[in-house]
Amino acid sequence: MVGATVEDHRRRILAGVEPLGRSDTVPLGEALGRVLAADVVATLSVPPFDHAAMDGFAVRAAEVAAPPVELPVAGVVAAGDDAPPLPRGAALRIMTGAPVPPGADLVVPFEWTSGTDPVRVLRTADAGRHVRCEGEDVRAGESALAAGTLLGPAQLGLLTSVGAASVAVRPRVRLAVVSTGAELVEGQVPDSNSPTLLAAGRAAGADAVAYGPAPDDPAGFRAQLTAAVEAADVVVTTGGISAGDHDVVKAALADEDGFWFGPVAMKPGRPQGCGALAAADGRRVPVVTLPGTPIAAYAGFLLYVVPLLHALAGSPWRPVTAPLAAPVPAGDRTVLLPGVLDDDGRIRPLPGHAGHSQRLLAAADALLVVPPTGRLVPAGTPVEVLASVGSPVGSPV
Ligand SMILES: Nc1nc2c(c(=O)[nH]1)N[C@H]1C(S)=C(S)[C@@H](COP(=O)(O)OP(=O)(O)OC[C@H]3O[C@@H](n4cnc5c(N)ncnc54)[C@H](O)[C@@H]3O)O[C@H]1N2
Ligand code: MOO
Repeated sequence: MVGATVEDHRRRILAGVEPLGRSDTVPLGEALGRVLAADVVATLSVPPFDHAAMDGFAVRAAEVAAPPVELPVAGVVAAGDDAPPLPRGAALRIMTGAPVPPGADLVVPFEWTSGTDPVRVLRTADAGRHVRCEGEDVRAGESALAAGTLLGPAQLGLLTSVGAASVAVRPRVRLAVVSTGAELVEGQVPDSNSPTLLAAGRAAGADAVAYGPAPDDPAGFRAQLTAAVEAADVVVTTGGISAGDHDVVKAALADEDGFWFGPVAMKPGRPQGCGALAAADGRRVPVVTLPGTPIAAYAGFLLYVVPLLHALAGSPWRPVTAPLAAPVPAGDRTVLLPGVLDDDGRIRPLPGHAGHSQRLLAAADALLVVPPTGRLVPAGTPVEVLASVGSPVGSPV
C-alpha cells in the first residue's frame, strides 16, 4: 500500500475551493499578471477617430475613379492636426495616423501618385481603402475584455486604448507560512523553508507572510496558527507531520473536523495533510500541512499549494510539461527529481541525486515529476515540471 496518489491529494486540496469574493482596484501600471474581476466596458473607441493608414493623399474616390487624374493639393494634414475639410476637386497630403478630412473617403498612397503639386493620381481603389475607421476594432460602450482575463502586455495596451486608467482585479491571495520545529526556534537549524515558500508564493502572485518558526508544543503552535488563520486566505505549515513523538502539527490538527493526514505516494514528501479552519469572521481558511524536509516542503508547495493559490485567486492554472531528454526509471510512487533543461527544452535529472540535497535543488532548473508507471519512462515522454518564476521553465501562471 503506497497511499494516496499525487493526483488524489491535489484533488483533495482543491475540492470545494472557490475564488475569493473580494476584488482590488489597481492602476494599469500595477495590473500586470492580475486577473480581471469584472468586464471592462470601453469608454473610448479604438481607433478613436477615422484616420489615414498610409502616407499619401486624401481624396474623394468618385473624383479619381478613372486614373490618371490630376488634382491641386489644398494642404497637408499630419497626425495630431485637426483635419480641414477637403475642397471639391482637390487632394490633401495626409500622413499615417492623421484624421481623415471631412469629405475624403480614400487615401491614395504616395506610391500610387506623382507625389507633386498638383498631384497626378496614377492608380485608385474603392472608397474606404487605407482609412481606419473609428470603432472598427472596439466600439465605445461595448465590452473590451471579460472578467477572468489574465492581464499581460497586450491586454494592458488594449485597456489603455479603451480609456481604462484603473481596473478591478481579483485579489492577491494572502498566504501565511508557519514553519515548525524546536530546532528552528532554538536556532540549531536555520529555517530555510520559510524564505523558499514565501518566494514561491510571491512568484505565484500571493502576498506571503511568515508566522513561524513555531515551537513543538501544541499550545504555542496553535497560537501562531490562529494568528495566521485570522490574517490569511490560506495557511501552509511545514514539519511536524510524520510519526515522531513531537509531531506538533499532526497532534494539534488530526482531530479537527475534515482534516486528513496520511502518506501520499511520492518521494520526497510522503507525509502530507490538509484541511480547513474557521476564522473568527466565519471564513473557511484552507490549511496545507507540508513535510519539514526542505525539498519535500518545496515540492509539496509547487505540486499542491500553487494550484490552490490560483484557485483562490480565480486565475487559470495548468501543469507545465517538458519532454524527457533521457529515459528515467519509475517506481510505484511519483518521484520528484531536480532536473535541468537542454537547449531544446527537454529535461533531464541532474546526476548525483541524493534525495534531500538542497545544493542539488539550487542547481536545478525545475523539479521533474516522474509518474509511477513502474517501468522505464522513455525519452521524449512529456512529464510535469515544477518551477517558480526565475527559473528557465518559468511559472505555471
Ligand atoms: N517513523 C517514521 N519517520 C519518518 C517518516 C515516517 O513515515 N515514519 N517519514 C519521513 C519522511 S519521508 C519525512 S519527509 C519526514 C517529515 O517529517 P516532518 O514533516 O514531521 O518534518 P520534521 O520532522 O519536522 O523535519 C524533518 C527534517 O527537516 C528539517 N526541517 C524541518 N523544518 C525545516 C525548516 N523550516 N527549515 C530547514 N529544515 C527544516 C528538520 O530539522 C528535520 O531534519 O519524516 C521522516 N520520518
Ligand atoms: O518523503 Mo520524505 O521527504 O522522503 O523524507
